[in-house]
Amino acid sequence: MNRWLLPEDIADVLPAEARKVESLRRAILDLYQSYGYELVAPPILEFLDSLLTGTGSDLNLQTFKLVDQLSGRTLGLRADMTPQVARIDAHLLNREGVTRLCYAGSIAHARTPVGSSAREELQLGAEIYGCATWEADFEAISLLLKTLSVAGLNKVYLDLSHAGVLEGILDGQTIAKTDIETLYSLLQSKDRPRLAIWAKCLPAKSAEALMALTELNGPCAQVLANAKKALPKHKLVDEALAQLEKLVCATATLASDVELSVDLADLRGYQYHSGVMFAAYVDKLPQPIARGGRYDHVGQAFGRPRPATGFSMDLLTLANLAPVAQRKSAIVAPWAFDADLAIKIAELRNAGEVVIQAMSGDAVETAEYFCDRELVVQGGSWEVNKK
Ligand SMILES: N[C@@H](Cc1c[nH]c[nH+]1)C(=O)O
Repeated sequence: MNRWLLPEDIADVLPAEARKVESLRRAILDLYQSYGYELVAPPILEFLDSLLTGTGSDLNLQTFKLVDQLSGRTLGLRADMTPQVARIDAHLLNREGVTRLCYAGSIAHARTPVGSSAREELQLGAEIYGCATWEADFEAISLLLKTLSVAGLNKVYLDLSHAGVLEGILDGQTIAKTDIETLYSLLQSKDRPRLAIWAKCLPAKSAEALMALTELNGPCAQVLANAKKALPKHKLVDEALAQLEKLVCATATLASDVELSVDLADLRGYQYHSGVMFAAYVDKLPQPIARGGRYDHVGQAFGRPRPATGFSMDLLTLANLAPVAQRKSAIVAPWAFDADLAIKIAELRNAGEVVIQAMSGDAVETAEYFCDRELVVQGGSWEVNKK
Protein backbone atom coordinates (compact mmCIF):
# COMPACT_ATOMS: atom_id res chain seq x y z
CA MET A 1 0.00 0.00 0.00
CA ASN A 2 1.27 3.48 -0.82
CA ARG A 3 2.21 5.18 2.43
CA TRP A 4 0.94 8.52 1.19
CA LEU A 5 -2.58 7.31 0.54
CA LEU A 6 -5.20 9.36 2.38
CA PRO A 7 -8.25 7.82 4.11
CA GLU A 8 -11.44 7.52 2.12
CA ASP A 9 -13.09 10.88 1.35
CA ILE A 10 -10.24 12.86 2.90
CA ALA A 11 -8.31 15.06 0.48
CA ASP A 12 -5.56 17.65 0.17
CA VAL A 13 -6.34 21.12 -1.11
CA LEU A 14 -3.77 22.04 -3.77
CA PRO A 15 -2.34 25.52 -4.50
CA ALA A 16 -4.75 27.17 -6.94
CA GLU A 17 -7.78 25.89 -5.03
CA ALA A 18 -6.30 26.73 -1.64
CA ARG A 19 -5.73 30.33 -2.76
CA LYS A 20 -9.34 30.57 -3.97
CA VAL A 21 -10.59 29.20 -0.65
CA GLU A 22 -8.43 31.58 1.33
CA SER A 23 -9.39 34.70 -0.60
CA LEU A 24 -13.06 33.80 -0.24
CA ARG A 25 -12.60 33.17 3.48
CA ARG A 26 -11.06 36.62 3.91
CA ALA A 27 -13.73 38.38 1.82
CA ILE A 28 -16.57 36.66 3.68
CA LEU A 29 -15.16 37.25 7.17
CA ASP A 30 -14.64 40.92 6.23
CA LEU A 31 -18.28 41.05 5.17
CA TYR A 32 -19.35 39.61 8.56
CA GLN A 33 -17.15 42.14 10.33
CA SER A 34 -18.95 44.95 8.50
CA TYR A 35 -22.18 43.68 10.13
CA GLY A 36 -20.59 43.61 13.60
CA TYR A 37 -19.98 39.84 13.87
CA GLU A 38 -17.10 38.94 16.18
CA LEU A 39 -14.77 36.14 15.11
CA VAL A 40 -14.33 33.16 17.45
CA ALA A 41 -12.14 30.07 17.09
CA PRO A 42 -13.24 27.10 19.25
CA PRO A 43 -10.87 24.13 19.58
CA ILE A 44 -10.99 21.27 17.10
CA LEU A 45 -11.20 18.72 19.98
CA GLU A 46 -13.36 18.81 23.09
CA PHE A 47 -14.62 16.43 25.76
CA LEU A 48 -17.33 14.50 23.95
CA ASP A 49 -20.09 15.26 26.45
CA SER A 50 -19.46 18.98 26.15
CA LEU A 51 -19.21 18.82 22.36
CA LEU A 52 -22.57 17.08 22.08
CA THR A 53 -24.45 19.07 24.75
CA GLY A 54 -27.93 19.99 23.55
CA THR A 55 -27.57 18.10 20.26
CA GLY A 56 -29.14 14.87 18.97
CA SER A 57 -27.94 11.40 18.05
CA ASP A 58 -27.35 12.48 14.44
CA LEU A 59 -24.40 14.66 15.46
CA ASN A 60 -23.11 11.94 17.80
CA LEU A 61 -22.98 9.48 14.89
CA GLN A 62 -21.06 12.02 12.82
CA THR A 63 -18.42 12.62 15.50
CA PHE A 64 -14.99 10.93 15.50
CA LYS A 65 -14.05 9.81 19.01
CA LEU A 66 -10.67 9.29 20.63
CA VAL A 67 -9.25 8.86 24.12
CA ASP A 68 -7.43 11.72 25.83
CA GLN A 69 -4.14 10.30 27.17
CA LEU A 70 -3.98 13.05 29.79
CA SER A 71 -7.42 12.72 31.38
CA GLY A 72 -8.50 9.27 30.19
CA ARG A 73 -11.76 10.83 29.01
CA THR A 74 -13.33 10.53 25.57
CA LEU A 75 -12.73 13.41 23.23
CA GLY A 76 -14.71 14.27 20.13
CA LEU A 77 -13.36 15.77 16.93
CA ARG A 78 -15.98 18.38 16.02
CA ALA A 79 -18.40 17.60 13.20
CA ASP A 80 -20.16 20.97 13.52
CA MET A 81 -18.96 24.21 15.09
CA THR A 82 -22.41 25.70 15.75
CA PRO A 83 -22.93 24.05 19.20
CA GLN A 84 -19.38 25.05 20.19
CA VAL A 85 -20.16 28.68 19.38
CA ALA A 86 -23.38 28.41 21.42
CA ARG A 87 -21.25 27.20 24.35
CA ILE A 88 -18.95 30.22 23.96
CA ASP A 89 -21.95 32.56 23.95
CA ALA A 90 -23.65 30.85 26.90
CA HIS A 91 -20.68 30.43 29.20
CA LEU A 92 -17.63 32.39 28.20
CA LEU A 93 -19.15 35.64 27.02
CA ASN A 94 -22.08 35.57 29.39
CA ARG A 95 -23.66 38.64 27.79
CA GLU A 96 -27.30 39.56 28.18
CA GLY A 97 -27.85 41.46 24.93
CA VAL A 98 -27.65 40.42 21.30
CA THR A 99 -24.30 38.86 20.37
CA ARG A 100 -23.19 38.19 16.80
CA LEU A 101 -20.42 35.65 16.32
CA CYS A 102 -18.78 34.17 13.22
CA TYR A 103 -16.25 31.39 12.64
CA ALA A 104 -14.29 29.47 10.03
CA GLY A 105 -12.56 26.18 10.82
CA SER A 106 -12.10 22.53 9.92
CA ILE A 107 -14.69 19.95 10.88
CA ALA A 108 -14.68 16.20 10.24
CA HIS A 109 -17.48 13.71 9.67
CA ALA A 110 -17.11 10.11 10.81
CA ARG A 111 -19.36 9.11 7.90
CA THR A 112 -19.43 10.83 4.54
CA PRO A 113 -22.57 13.03 4.47
CA VAL A 114 -25.19 12.01 1.89
CA GLY A 115 -24.50 13.60 -1.49
CA SER A 116 -20.95 14.58 -0.55
CA SER A 117 -17.57 13.03 -1.25
CA ALA A 118 -15.69 14.69 1.57
CA ARG A 119 -15.44 13.89 5.25
CA GLU A 120 -13.51 17.04 6.05
CA GLU A 121 -15.04 20.47 5.57
CA LEU A 122 -13.97 24.02 6.17
CA GLN A 123 -17.05 25.21 7.99
CA LEU A 124 -17.83 28.89 7.91
CA GLY A 125 -20.81 30.39 9.65
CA ALA A 126 -22.46 33.25 11.48
CA GLU A 127 -24.72 33.07 14.54
CA ILE A 128 -26.91 35.54 16.41
CA TYR A 129 -27.64 35.00 20.12
CA GLY A 130 -30.09 36.80 22.38
CA CYS A 131 -32.84 37.69 19.89
CA ALA A 132 -35.94 35.50 19.99
CA THR A 133 -37.89 37.22 17.21
CA TRP A 134 -37.94 36.73 13.46
CA GLU A 135 -35.71 39.78 12.77
CA ALA A 136 -32.66 37.70 13.72
CA ASP A 137 -33.70 34.91 11.35
CA PHE A 138 -34.15 37.53 8.65
CA GLU A 139 -30.69 38.98 9.26
CA ALA A 140 -29.23 35.45 9.08
CA ILE A 141 -30.98 34.80 5.76
CA SER A 142 -29.92 38.17 4.31
CA LEU A 143 -26.32 37.59 5.35
CA LEU A 144 -26.37 34.09 3.90
CA LEU A 145 -27.55 35.46 0.54
CA LYS A 146 -24.85 38.18 0.65
CA THR A 147 -22.25 35.48 1.37
CA LEU A 148 -23.29 33.50 -1.69
CA SER A 149 -23.19 36.65 -3.77
CA VAL A 150 -19.62 37.40 -2.59
CA ALA A 151 -18.75 33.96 -3.99
CA GLY A 152 -20.37 34.91 -7.31
CA LEU A 153 -23.45 32.73 -6.76
CA ASN A 154 -26.43 34.97 -7.35
CA LYS A 155 -29.13 32.56 -8.46
CA VAL A 156 -30.27 30.96 -5.20
CA TYR A 157 -33.19 28.70 -4.28
CA LEU A 158 -34.13 29.13 -0.63
CA ASP A 159 -36.25 26.50 1.06
CA LEU A 160 -37.92 27.44 4.35
CA SER A 161 -39.32 25.14 6.97
CA HIS A 162 -40.13 25.18 10.69
CA ALA A 163 -39.44 22.56 13.37
CA GLY A 164 -42.42 23.92 15.40
CA VAL A 165 -44.93 22.49 12.92
CA LEU A 166 -43.93 18.90 13.64
CA GLU A 167 -43.60 19.65 17.36
CA GLY A 168 -47.17 20.98 17.38
CA ILE A 169 -48.52 17.98 15.46
CA LEU A 170 -46.83 15.52 17.83
CA ASP A 171 -47.58 17.48 21.02
CA GLY A 172 -48.79 15.15 23.78
CA GLN A 173 -47.50 11.95 22.09
CA THR A 174 -44.64 10.00 23.59
CA ILE A 175 -42.42 8.81 20.80
CA ALA A 176 -39.08 7.02 21.18
CA LYS A 177 -36.00 8.84 19.86
CA THR A 178 -35.28 6.21 17.24
CA ASP A 179 -38.86 6.40 15.98
CA ILE A 180 -38.55 10.17 15.64
CA GLU A 181 -35.40 9.67 13.57
CA THR A 182 -37.29 7.29 11.27
CA LEU A 183 -40.06 9.88 11.01
CA TYR A 184 -37.58 12.59 9.98
CA SER A 185 -36.23 10.46 7.18
CA LEU A 186 -39.71 9.39 5.99
CA LEU A 187 -40.79 13.01 5.85
CA GLN A 188 -37.55 14.00 4.16
CA SER A 189 -38.02 11.44 1.41
CA LYS A 190 -41.81 12.05 1.34
CA ASP A 191 -42.29 8.29 1.49
CA ARG A 192 -46.09 8.35 1.93
CA PRO A 193 -46.77 4.57 2.02
CA ARG A 194 -44.21 3.95 4.79
CA LEU A 195 -45.22 7.14 6.59
CA ALA A 196 -48.84 5.94 6.67
CA ILE A 197 -47.71 2.69 8.34
CA TRP A 198 -45.46 4.57 10.78
CA ALA A 199 -48.29 6.95 11.74
CA LYS A 200 -50.79 4.16 12.49
CA CYS A 201 -49.99 4.32 16.22
CA LEU A 202 -50.97 8.01 16.37
CA PRO A 203 -54.46 9.52 16.75
CA ALA A 204 -56.09 9.93 13.32
CA LYS A 205 -55.81 13.73 13.41
CA SER A 206 -52.02 13.68 13.93
CA ALA A 207 -51.54 10.93 11.33
CA GLU A 208 -53.51 12.95 8.77
CA ALA A 209 -51.44 16.04 9.55
CA LEU A 210 -48.20 14.10 8.99
CA MET A 211 -49.46 12.86 5.63
CA ALA A 212 -50.47 16.43 4.74
CA LEU A 213 -46.93 17.66 5.49
CA THR A 214 -45.54 15.63 2.59
CA GLU A 215 -47.65 17.70 0.20
CA LEU A 216 -47.07 21.07 1.77
CA ASN A 217 -44.20 22.20 -0.42
CA GLY A 218 -43.85 24.71 -3.25
CA PRO A 219 -44.56 28.42 -3.71
CA CYS A 220 -44.73 30.14 -0.31
CA ALA A 221 -48.10 31.90 -0.34
CA GLN A 222 -49.94 28.85 -1.64
CA VAL A 223 -48.25 26.39 0.75
CA LEU A 224 -48.83 28.59 3.80
CA ALA A 225 -52.49 29.08 2.87
CA ASN A 226 -52.94 25.30 2.37
CA ALA A 227 -51.10 24.58 5.62
CA LYS A 228 -53.55 26.73 7.58
CA LYS A 229 -56.40 24.62 6.20
CA ALA A 230 -54.77 21.18 6.36
CA LEU A 231 -52.94 21.29 9.70
CA PRO A 232 -54.61 21.02 13.11
CA LYS A 233 -55.17 24.20 15.14
CA HIS A 234 -52.35 24.26 17.66
CA LYS A 235 -50.45 27.17 19.23
CA LEU A 236 -47.05 25.88 18.01
CA VAL A 237 -48.29 25.25 14.47
CA ASP A 238 -49.99 28.67 14.27
CA GLU A 239 -46.90 30.44 15.59
CA ALA A 240 -44.66 28.58 13.17
CA LEU A 241 -46.82 29.48 10.16
CA ALA A 242 -47.04 33.13 11.26
CA GLN A 243 -43.25 33.34 11.60
CA LEU A 244 -42.74 31.78 8.19
CA GLU A 245 -45.20 34.25 6.68
CA LYS A 246 -43.28 37.23 8.11
CA LEU A 247 -39.94 35.86 6.92
CA VAL A 248 -41.24 35.13 3.44
CA CYS A 249 -42.61 38.71 3.08
CA ALA A 250 -39.35 40.24 4.33
CA THR A 251 -37.09 37.98 2.25
CA ALA A 252 -39.08 38.73 -0.90
CA THR A 253 -38.08 42.41 -0.53
CA LEU A 254 -34.37 41.57 -0.82
CA ALA A 255 -33.06 42.69 -4.17
CA SER A 256 -31.24 39.45 -4.99
CA ASP A 257 -32.26 36.76 -7.47
CA VAL A 258 -33.76 34.33 -4.95
CA GLU A 259 -36.45 31.77 -5.61
CA LEU A 260 -38.27 31.22 -2.32
CA SER A 261 -40.24 28.12 -1.45
CA VAL A 262 -41.62 26.43 1.64
CA ASP A 263 -41.30 22.71 2.31
CA LEU A 264 -42.84 21.80 5.67
CA ALA A 265 -41.57 18.20 5.48
CA ASP A 266 -37.96 19.25 4.87
CA LEU A 267 -36.41 19.18 8.33
CA ARG A 268 -32.95 18.70 6.87
CA GLY A 269 -31.05 20.37 9.71
CA TYR A 270 -29.51 18.71 12.72
CA GLN A 271 -31.92 17.55 15.42
CA TYR A 272 -30.96 20.52 17.59
CA HIS A 273 -32.90 22.91 15.34
CA SER A 274 -36.04 24.09 17.09
CA GLY A 275 -37.68 26.82 14.99
CA VAL A 276 -37.39 28.35 11.52
CA MET A 277 -35.05 26.30 9.35
CA PHE A 278 -33.68 27.12 5.92
CA ALA A 279 -31.57 25.54 3.23
CA ALA A 280 -30.03 27.36 0.27
CA TYR A 281 -29.51 25.60 -3.05
CA VAL A 282 -27.62 26.70 -6.14
CA ASP A 283 -27.41 25.22 -9.64
CA LYS A 284 -25.12 22.19 -10.14
CA LEU A 285 -25.26 21.06 -6.49
CA PRO A 286 -27.98 18.59 -5.43
CA GLN A 287 -27.43 19.08 -1.70
CA PRO A 288 -27.81 22.46 0.05
CA ILE A 289 -24.86 24.82 -0.24
CA ALA A 290 -25.76 26.28 3.19
CA ARG A 291 -28.11 25.41 6.02
CA GLY A 292 -29.33 27.26 9.01
CA GLY A 293 -32.07 27.96 11.47
CA ARG A 294 -33.07 28.48 15.04
CA TYR A 295 -31.74 26.37 17.91
CA ASP A 296 -32.94 28.02 21.10
CA HIS A 297 -32.52 24.92 23.29
CA VAL A 298 -28.75 24.48 22.92
CA GLY A 299 -27.82 27.41 25.20
CA GLN A 300 -30.35 26.09 27.74
CA ALA A 301 -28.58 22.70 27.74
CA PHE A 302 -25.38 24.61 28.58
CA GLY A 303 -27.20 26.10 31.57
CA ARG A 304 -28.13 29.51 30.15
CA PRO A 305 -31.19 29.77 27.92
CA ARG A 306 -30.33 31.97 24.92
CA PRO A 307 -32.34 32.34 21.74
CA ALA A 308 -30.07 31.43 18.83
CA THR A 309 -30.16 31.44 15.06
CA GLY A 310 -27.62 31.37 12.25
CA PHE A 311 -26.25 29.46 9.31
CA SER A 312 -23.15 27.65 8.13
CA MET A 313 -21.65 26.25 4.95
CA ASP A 314 -18.63 24.40 3.64
CA LEU A 315 -16.14 26.84 2.21
CA LEU A 316 -14.44 24.15 0.10
CA THR A 317 -17.70 23.38 -1.71
CA LEU A 318 -18.44 27.09 -2.05
CA ALA A 319 -15.00 27.77 -3.55
CA ASN A 320 -15.44 24.87 -5.93
CA LEU A 321 -18.64 26.42 -7.30
CA ALA A 322 -17.39 29.99 -7.32
CA PRO A 323 -16.24 31.32 -10.71
CA VAL A 324 -12.57 30.57 -11.38
CA ALA A 325 -10.38 33.45 -10.27
CA GLN A 326 -7.88 34.74 -12.83
CA ARG A 327 -4.32 33.56 -12.26
CA LYS A 328 -2.28 36.35 -10.69
CA SER A 329 0.60 37.51 -12.86
CA ALA A 330 4.12 37.22 -11.46
CA ILE A 331 7.64 38.41 -12.16
CA VAL A 332 10.51 35.90 -12.27
CA ALA A 333 13.81 37.11 -10.82
CA PRO A 334 17.19 35.37 -10.82
CA TRP A 335 18.67 34.21 -7.53
CA ALA A 336 21.87 36.17 -6.81
CA PHE A 337 23.73 37.90 -3.96
CA ASP A 338 23.15 41.35 -5.37
CA ALA A 339 22.14 44.27 -3.14
CA ASP A 340 20.51 46.21 -6.01
CA LEU A 341 18.49 43.16 -7.02
CA ALA A 342 17.32 42.67 -3.40
CA ILE A 343 16.21 46.33 -3.20
CA LYS A 344 14.36 46.13 -6.53
CA ILE A 345 12.57 42.88 -5.49
CA ALA A 346 11.55 44.39 -2.14
CA GLU A 347 10.18 47.49 -3.91
CA LEU A 348 8.11 45.39 -6.31
CA ARG A 349 6.73 43.17 -3.52
CA ASN A 350 5.85 46.24 -1.44
CA ALA A 351 3.96 47.57 -4.43
CA GLY A 352 1.83 44.38 -4.46
CA GLU A 353 3.65 42.42 -7.18
CA VAL A 354 4.45 38.71 -6.88
CA VAL A 355 8.17 38.17 -7.42
CA ILE A 356 9.43 34.59 -7.58
CA GLN A 357 13.15 33.94 -7.44
CA ALA A 358 14.37 31.06 -9.62
CA MET A 359 16.69 28.80 -7.64
CA SER A 360 20.02 27.93 -9.26
CA GLY A 361 18.75 28.66 -12.76
CA ASP A 362 15.83 26.18 -12.62
CA ALA A 363 12.61 27.14 -14.35
CA VAL A 364 9.85 28.31 -12.01
CA GLU A 365 6.96 25.83 -11.99
CA THR A 366 3.66 27.11 -10.70
CA ALA A 367 0.01 26.44 -11.36
CA GLU A 368 -1.16 29.44 -9.40
CA TYR A 369 0.81 32.29 -10.98
CA PHE A 370 1.21 33.37 -14.55
CA CYS A 371 4.87 34.36 -14.95
CA ASP A 372 4.61 36.94 -17.72
CA ARG A 373 7.54 39.21 -16.75
CA GLU A 374 11.15 38.90 -15.64
CA LEU A 375 13.75 41.02 -13.89
CA VAL A 376 16.81 41.65 -16.05
CA VAL A 377 19.81 43.97 -15.96
CA GLN A 378 19.40 46.76 -18.45
CA GLY A 379 21.80 49.67 -18.79
CA GLY A 380 23.35 48.77 -15.42
CA SER A 381 20.11 48.54 -13.38
CA TRP A 382 17.44 45.93 -12.70
CA GLU A 383 14.33 46.39 -14.87
CA VAL A 384 11.09 44.49 -15.42
CA ASN A 385 10.70 43.15 -18.98
CA LYS A 386 7.90 41.24 -20.66
CA LYS A 387 8.83 37.57 -21.13
N1 LIG B 1 -24.46 24.00 11.62
C1 LIG B 1 -25.76 23.68 11.05
C2 LIG B 1 -26.40 24.86 10.41
C3 LIG B 1 -26.63 25.97 11.37
C4 LIG B 1 -25.81 26.97 11.71
N2 LIG B 1 -26.45 27.71 12.61
C5 LIG B 1 -27.64 27.19 12.81
N3 LIG B 1 -27.77 26.12 12.06
C6 LIG B 1 -25.58 22.58 10.01
O1 LIG B 1 -24.47 22.24 9.67
O2 LIG B 1 -26.57 22.09 9.52
